[in-house]
Amino acid sequence: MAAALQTLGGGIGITLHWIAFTPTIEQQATEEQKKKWLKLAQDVAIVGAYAQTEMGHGTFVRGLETTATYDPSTQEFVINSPTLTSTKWWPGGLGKTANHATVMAQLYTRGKCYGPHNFMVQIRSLENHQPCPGVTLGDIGPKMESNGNDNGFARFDHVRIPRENMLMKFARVEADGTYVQPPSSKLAYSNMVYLRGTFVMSAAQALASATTIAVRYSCVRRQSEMKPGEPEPQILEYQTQQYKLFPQLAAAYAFWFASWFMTQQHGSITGSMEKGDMSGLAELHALSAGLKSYTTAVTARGIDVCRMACGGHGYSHASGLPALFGGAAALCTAEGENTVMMLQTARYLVKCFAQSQAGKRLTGTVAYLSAVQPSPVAGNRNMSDLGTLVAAFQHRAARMVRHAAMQMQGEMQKGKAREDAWNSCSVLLIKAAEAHVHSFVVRNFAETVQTVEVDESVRAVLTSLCQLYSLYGITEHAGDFLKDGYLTGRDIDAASSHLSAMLARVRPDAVALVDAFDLHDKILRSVLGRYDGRVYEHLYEWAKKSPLNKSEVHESYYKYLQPFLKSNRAKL
Ligand SMILES: CCCCCCCCCCC/C=C/C(=O)SCCNC(=O)CCNC(=O)[C@H](O)C(C)(C)COP(=O)(O)OP(=O)(O)OC[C@H]1O[C@@H](n2cnc3c(N)ncnc32)[C@H](O)[C@@H]1OP(=O)(O)O
Ligand SMILES: Cc1cc2nc3c(=O)[nH]c(=O)nc-3n(C[C@H](O)[C@H](O)[C@H](O)COP(=O)(O)OP(=O)(O)OC[C@H]3O[C@@H](n4cnc5c(N)ncnc54)[C@H](O)[C@@H]3O)c2cc1C
Repeated sequence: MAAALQTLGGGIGITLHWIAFTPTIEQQATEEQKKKWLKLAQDVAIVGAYAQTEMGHGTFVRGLETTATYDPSTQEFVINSPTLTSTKWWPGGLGKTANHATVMAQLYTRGKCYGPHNFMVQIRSLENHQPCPGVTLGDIGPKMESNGNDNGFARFDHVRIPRENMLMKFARVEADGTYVQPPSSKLAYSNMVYLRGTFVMSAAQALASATTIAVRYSCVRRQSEMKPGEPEPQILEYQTQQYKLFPQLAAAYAFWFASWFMTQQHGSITGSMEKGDMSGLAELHALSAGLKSYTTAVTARGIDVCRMACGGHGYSHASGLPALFGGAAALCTAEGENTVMMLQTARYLVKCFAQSQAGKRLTGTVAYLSAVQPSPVAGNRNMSDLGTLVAAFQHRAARMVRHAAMQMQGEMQKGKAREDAWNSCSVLLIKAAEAHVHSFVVRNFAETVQTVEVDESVRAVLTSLCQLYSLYGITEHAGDFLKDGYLTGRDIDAASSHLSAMLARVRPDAVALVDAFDLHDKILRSVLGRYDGRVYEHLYEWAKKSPLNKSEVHESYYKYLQPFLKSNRAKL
């Protein structure tokens, strides 16, 4: 799916049909509803959009204004957009491509509102693609990237749909209008949890693409003299270039492994939920929200680092990097804005911390919160040992979660309402949640490399990469590790010198490490990142195809420049 997203350059009109509309049917429809719609969707006999966000509300789903009011006399729901701000806004494919949409709307039955639920709504005729009666549709206009996708708007004027069009796997409305509660009110959000998980893979793939481009190009590009009179070296020989690129390369691997974990965790927890066990839902939500936020943010920054590492050519669309950046920027906002998602993870961590304080033994990805000792014992640590590095990340995260939670408690003890205390500690909370996710990614990376069985040398190079990733994280966030004396200045110095050693160690394997991502030129779509390395010939060919080069003298010359020059010359 991630590859598909990227191949399509951030999506076309049908992307959301595959990544959101069809999975929503899979996850939220009853077996009977699946029989009706799933095959149609899978065979693309209908094309769907996922219509949740409105002009006025994206983040705050409970604030959505579109209504679905049940009319028992006809056994129909009436879908309505009561205000301008209730206009559905942003859904991919909604503008021009889709003829169906799953519409998130406030469910009203027997005069009571039961919150947001999903409804299947036909929006265009299957005969002539005209909007259905009462439906107004359009495209929202050009965006930073993803312009192949018709992100759209939709308004509903009392559009009637059969009762059976409410996706009723979890919550139900009976024919007489009785509302039947789902096992958890958050199950209506399950498709978002799934999509956030897939964004982790998309982030990994985007960062893998950017590093493939930048590392390959850095072997083709030669610049300056390392020593006077010597041939110009490949720019990848410069330590600063390695310091820019290798942490991004390592992060791409780390995120790839994190996405494997996420996929496996999603499968196992949703499997348990199918059997009625909802106990894993909170952790699944916290992990997917935090990982989505962390990996997409690091990826967007990392792609820009890769762009700058390619000098001027990186700024050209020929490099493929601007498009990758635009795609990653979308991932930071879509499917839950990153700050908001990280705060969801923080919310879970604060709860877990309180449980741990009350003597509960924590399990899963938060188990370390109760295992880590608050008072550190300083000492000369072996900063090249992966176990030491993982423990340092866990200590940092546990300390920051404790600090944020205690700070909040302190504010409440001073009389602040919980919500106000939350808001005034939210920067601390975000940082703590980021540290938690970072620590998870490091641990998962370390555990994954230990399972490599193919080849001793592959395990060795991945271990170096994992060390590099961890050491880079420690040196970048040194203050967090030093704050309570868990690491000393000497440890940080040792981490820096091991990091330098790792840059040199990874250098000979750098090209193999990016080739291993196996990203075909057709997927990369980058002149700089070509597998055959023939960058300059193709850069020239690419430029020749610029629309401005279609004619030798551009029409703007006759229209503007010629008369302008003529009048200037006349003045002389
Ligand atoms: C390079 C690659 C190229 C890619 C190109 C780009 C492709 C782009 C594709 C884009 C596709 C995008 C699609 C979309 O964007 S669809 C719309 C997505 N919208 C969102 O994600 C909305 C985000 N908002 C929310 O999810 C919720 O409103 C929010 C979680 C923020 C708050 O929800 P709510 O107000 O109901 O909840 P509370 O804060 O009050 O919390 C109540 C408890 O419920 C828990 N909770 C919340 N959400 C979930 C969930 N999903 N699952 C389980 N539990 C959940 C929450 O933690 C609270 O728990 P506690 O009370 O126990 O603390
Ligand atoms: C490329 C793209 C594709 C999309 N595709 C779809 C789609 O297919 N279907 C669909 O339904 N939607 C889609 N969306 C919409 C997307 O899901 C929302 O834009 C996203 O969830 C963010 O919501 P918002 O726009 O309301 O941001 P806002 O919530 O308005 O965010 C603005 C700022 O407010 C802050 N903020 C908001 N709430 C809080 C809070 N509680 N605490 C702290 N800070 C807060 C945010 O951190 C952010 O800094 C898409 C968006 C994009 C960019």
